[in-house]
Amino acid sequence: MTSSAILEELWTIIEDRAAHPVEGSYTTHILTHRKGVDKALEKVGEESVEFIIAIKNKEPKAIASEAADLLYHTLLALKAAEVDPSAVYAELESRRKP
Ligand SMILES: N=c1c2ncn([C@@H]3O[C@H](COP(=O)(O)OP(=O)(O)OP(=O)(O)O)[C@@H](O)[C@H]3O)c2ncn1[C@@H]1O[C@H](COP(=O)(O)O)[C@@H](O)[C@H]1O
Repeated sequence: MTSSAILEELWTIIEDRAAHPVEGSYTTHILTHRKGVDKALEKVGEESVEFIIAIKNKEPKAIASEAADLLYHTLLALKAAEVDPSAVYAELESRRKP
Protein backbone atom coordinates (compact mmCIF):
# COMPACT_ATOMS: atom_id res chain seq x y z
CA MET A 1 0.00 0.00 0.00
CA THR A 2 1.69 3.21 -1.08
CA SER A 3 -1.17 5.66 -0.94
CA SER A 4 -2.88 7.77 1.69
CA ALA A 5 -5.34 4.86 2.17
CA ILE A 6 -2.98 3.75 4.95
CA LEU A 7 -4.11 6.82 6.92
CA GLU A 8 -7.71 5.56 6.74
CA GLU A 9 -6.54 2.11 7.89
CA LEU A 10 -4.48 3.62 10.71
CA TRP A 11 -7.46 5.67 11.92
CA THR A 12 -9.64 2.51 11.91
CA ILE A 13 -7.00 0.75 14.04
CA ILE A 14 -6.79 3.70 16.44
CA GLU A 15 -10.58 3.75 16.83
CA ASP A 16 -10.57 0.00 17.39
CA ARG A 17 -7.82 0.24 20.04
CA ALA A 18 -9.84 3.00 21.77
CA ALA A 19 -12.98 0.86 21.82
CA HIS A 20 -11.22 -2.44 22.56
CA PRO A 21 -7.99 -1.92 24.54
CA VAL A 22 -5.21 -4.39 23.71
CA GLU A 23 -2.52 -5.27 26.22
CA GLY A 24 0.97 -4.30 25.08
CA SER A 25 -0.38 -1.94 22.42
CA TYR A 26 1.32 1.47 22.30
CA THR A 27 -1.85 2.99 20.82
CA THR A 28 -3.93 1.61 23.71
CA HIS A 29 -1.28 2.77 26.18
CA ILE A 30 -1.50 6.38 24.96
CA LEU A 31 -5.29 6.47 24.60
CA THR A 32 -6.02 4.98 28.01
CA HIS A 33 -3.26 6.68 29.98
CA ARG A 34 -4.42 9.32 32.47
CA LYS A 35 -2.08 11.78 30.81
CA GLY A 36 -2.44 10.22 27.35
CA VAL A 37 -3.32 13.50 25.63
CA ASP A 38 -0.21 15.16 27.06
CA LYS A 39 1.92 12.21 25.94
CA ALA A 40 0.50 12.34 22.42
CA LEU A 41 1.08 16.10 22.26
CA GLU A 42 4.62 15.69 23.58
CA LYS A 43 5.32 13.24 20.78
CA VAL A 44 3.77 15.57 18.17
CA GLY A 45 6.18 18.29 19.32
CA GLU A 46 9.16 15.93 19.42
CA GLU A 47 8.42 14.35 16.03
CA SER A 48 7.90 17.81 14.48
CA VAL A 49 11.41 18.80 15.52
CA GLU A 50 12.86 15.49 14.25
CA PHE A 51 10.99 16.00 10.95
CA ILE A 52 12.43 19.51 10.56
CA ILE A 53 15.95 18.27 11.31
CA ALA A 54 15.63 15.42 8.77
CA ILE A 55 14.52 17.90 6.10
CA LYS A 56 17.34 20.31 6.94
CA ASN A 57 19.81 17.40 6.74
CA LYS A 58 18.35 16.35 3.37
CA GLU A 59 17.92 12.71 4.45
CA PRO A 60 15.07 11.26 2.33
CA LYS A 61 14.72 8.03 4.37
CA ALA A 62 14.71 9.87 7.70
CA ILE A 63 12.29 12.47 6.31
CA ALA A 64 9.78 9.73 5.38
CA SER A 65 10.26 8.00 8.74
CA GLU A 66 9.83 11.18 10.78
CA ALA A 67 6.81 12.25 8.70
CA ALA A 68 5.25 8.84 9.41
CA ASP A 69 5.87 9.28 13.16
CA LEU A 70 4.36 12.76 12.99
CA LEU A 71 1.25 11.62 11.08
CA TYR A 72 0.65 8.67 13.43
CA HIS A 73 1.00 10.80 16.57
CA THR A 74 -1.15 13.54 15.03
CA LEU A 75 -3.92 10.97 14.48
CA LEU A 76 -3.51 9.83 18.11
CA ALA A 77 -3.83 13.45 19.29
CA LEU A 78 -6.94 13.92 17.12
CA LYS A 79 -8.46 10.79 18.68
CA ALA A 80 -7.60 12.01 22.17
CA ALA A 81 -9.30 15.32 21.31
CA GLU A 82 -12.28 13.46 19.79
CA VAL A 83 -11.90 15.18 16.44
CA ASP A 84 -12.40 12.97 13.39
CA PRO A 85 -9.81 13.33 10.60
CA SER A 86 -12.73 13.86 8.20
CA ALA A 87 -13.03 17.33 9.77
CA VAL A 88 -9.41 17.98 8.75
CA TYR A 89 -10.04 16.71 5.21
CA ALA A 90 -13.17 18.88 4.99
CA GLU A 91 -11.16 21.89 6.14
CA LEU A 92 -8.56 21.25 3.44
CA GLU A 93 -11.30 20.84 0.86
CA SER A 94 -12.89 24.12 1.92
CA ARG A 95 -9.60 25.88 1.18
CA ARG A 96 -9.47 24.57 -2.38
CA LYS A 97 -9.19 27.44 -4.82
CA PRO A 98 -10.94 27.39 -8.20
N1 LIG B 1 2.25 3.58 13.16
C1 LIG B 1 2.43 3.21 14.32
C2 LIG B 1 3.50 3.76 15.12
N2 LIG B 1 4.44 4.69 14.84
C3 LIG B 1 5.17 4.80 15.97
N3 LIG B 1 4.71 3.97 16.92
C4 LIG B 1 5.22 3.76 18.28
O1 LIG B 1 5.40 5.01 18.86
C5 LIG B 1 6.37 4.89 19.89
C6 LIG B 1 7.22 6.10 19.88
O2 LIG B 1 7.72 6.26 18.58
P1 LIG B 1 9.19 6.72 18.33
O3 LIG B 1 9.50 6.56 16.87
O4 LIG B 1 9.38 8.06 18.89
O5 LIG B 1 9.99 5.65 19.15
P2 LIG B 1 11.34 5.88 19.86
O6 LIG B 1 12.30 6.52 18.90
O7 LIG B 1 11.72 4.56 20.43
O8 LIG B 1 11.05 6.96 20.95
P3 LIG B 1 10.51 6.86 22.42
O9 LIG B 1 9.48 5.75 22.50
O10 LIG B 1 11.70 6.61 23.28
O11 LIG B 1 9.91 8.22 22.64
C7 LIG B 1 7.15 3.60 19.64
O12 LIG B 1 6.83 2.67 20.66
C8 LIG B 1 6.62 3.14 18.30
O13 LIG B 1 6.51 1.74 18.26
C9 LIG B 1 3.67 3.31 16.43
N4 LIG B 1 2.85 2.38 17.00
C10 LIG B 1 1.84 1.88 16.25
N5 LIG B 1 1.62 2.25 14.95
C11 LIG B 1 0.49 1.67 14.19
O14 LIG B 1 -0.53 1.30 15.09
C12 LIG B 1 -0.92 -0.05 14.86
C13 LIG B 1 -1.33 -0.67 16.17
O15 LIG B 1 -0.18 -0.92 16.95
P4 LIG B 1 -0.25 -0.96 18.55
O16 LIG B 1 -0.23 0.44 19.01
O17 LIG B 1 1.00 -1.68 18.95
O18 LIG B 1 -1.49 -1.66 18.91
C14 LIG B 1 0.29 -0.72 14.23
O19 LIG B 1 -0.10 -1.82 13.44
C15 LIG B 1 0.84 0.41 13.39
O20 LIG B 1 0.15 0.46 12.15
